[in-house]
Amino acid sequence: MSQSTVEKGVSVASFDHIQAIFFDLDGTLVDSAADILRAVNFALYDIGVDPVTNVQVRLWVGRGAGRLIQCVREYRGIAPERHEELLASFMKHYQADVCVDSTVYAGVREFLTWCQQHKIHVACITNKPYQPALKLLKALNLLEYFSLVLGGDSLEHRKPHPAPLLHALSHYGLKPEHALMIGDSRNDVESARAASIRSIAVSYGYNHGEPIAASEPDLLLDSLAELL
Ligand SMILES: O=C(O)COP(=O)(O)O
Ligand SMILES: [Mg+2]
Repeated sequence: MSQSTVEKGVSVASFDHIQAIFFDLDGTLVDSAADILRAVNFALYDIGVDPVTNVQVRLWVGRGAGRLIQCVREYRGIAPERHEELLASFMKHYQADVCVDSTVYAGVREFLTWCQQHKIHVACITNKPYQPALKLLKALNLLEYFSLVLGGDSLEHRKPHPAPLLHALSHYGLKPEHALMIGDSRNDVESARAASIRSIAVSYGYNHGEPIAASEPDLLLDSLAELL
């Protein structure tokens, strides 16, 4: 870790104790909005409703597929009774083409390699459902870096609840001070805080259109390459 990282608020001493890093997926590792958008719009097309835009989808991603579809429904005035049908249709379309336009953000692969070289456990803790999360990581050749993947439907609770992070801590047999959460949205920062884990936020992600600094992560970065 560089000196500038220390000055921005995370001491080298504390990084020395980091044995596991928990990564968010959408908006942190992968820019996945275009593929999510296509699946949403196919699902809308199937029921004869007008499409939504990339800008809108980027506001709605990050709280799991159910919340995404709820936002789409509310925006397009689709009755709550059609929720399950629309969600299932979105999931079908998304699973079919999870990685056509999705790309890995700059610095991500390099930082994951650095973690591997330094024998740091790496987990992916996303609110995206587990199956498409796994498929996306695989398609982008990222899956090999992760010893644990938790999706939004893997446990009873998802971020911002601390449960997935606490589950990962116990998976590795670690205390909160030995781990770090890296994400793009307030859900990531809040779940880390609730689990007493320090957080790093990236500025380039989605975060519902709000500046992530307002969530007060321990450190804010423009690229994971800054950690190298
Ligand atoms: O809401 C989603 O599907 C994605 O969520 P993530 O940012 O936790 O990966
Ligand atoms: Mg995210």
